[in-house]
Amino acid sequence: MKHLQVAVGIIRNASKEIFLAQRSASSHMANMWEFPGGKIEADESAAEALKRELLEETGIEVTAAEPFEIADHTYDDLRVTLHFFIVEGWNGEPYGREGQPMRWVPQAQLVAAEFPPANIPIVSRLLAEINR
Ligand SMILES: Nc1nc2c([nH]c(=O)n2[C@H]2C[C@H](O)[C@@H](COP(=O)(O)OP(=O)(O)OP(=O)(O)O)O2)c(=O)[nH]1
Ligand SMILES: [Mg+2]
Repeated sequence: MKHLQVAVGIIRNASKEIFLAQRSASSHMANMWEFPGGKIEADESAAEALKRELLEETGIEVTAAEPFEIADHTYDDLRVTLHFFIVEGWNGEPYGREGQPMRWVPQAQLVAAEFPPANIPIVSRLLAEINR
């Protein structure tokens, strides 16, 4: 089975809002909301891929990112290992640079069902941490 390594950025501002983007209608996990990110290339570390993908997809230059969790998930015919980072430092203002819809959501108001199934434990952890 195909196995992807993916770098994912949980972009969080000083008001504890998180930047979400909507996946395109033609992609895997179509129309679901996601944390921006993408495939780690063979010559890259997860942190390097994160910086490249967030620049490509949201226009920001990441200046501070902390590893948050590594999550493995198998979809019908695709295995993904997602390397999640909390991103709290950047230059610029994130936007949907590839034309994708985006929105800022208070961390406490994230809804797990809006995300691909692999994200459910991550969203649960973000909700638990903000409500503690
Ligand atoms: N970016 C992102 N991908 C996720 C999340 N959750 C999740 O299961 N995935 C899966 C969907 C895809 O099968 C896989 C790879 O992500 P991607 O489609 O963003 O990869 P990419 O940006 O490199 O895509 P592309 O260049 O082929 O358009 O990770 C998430 O929160 N963010
Ligand atoms: Mg992507």
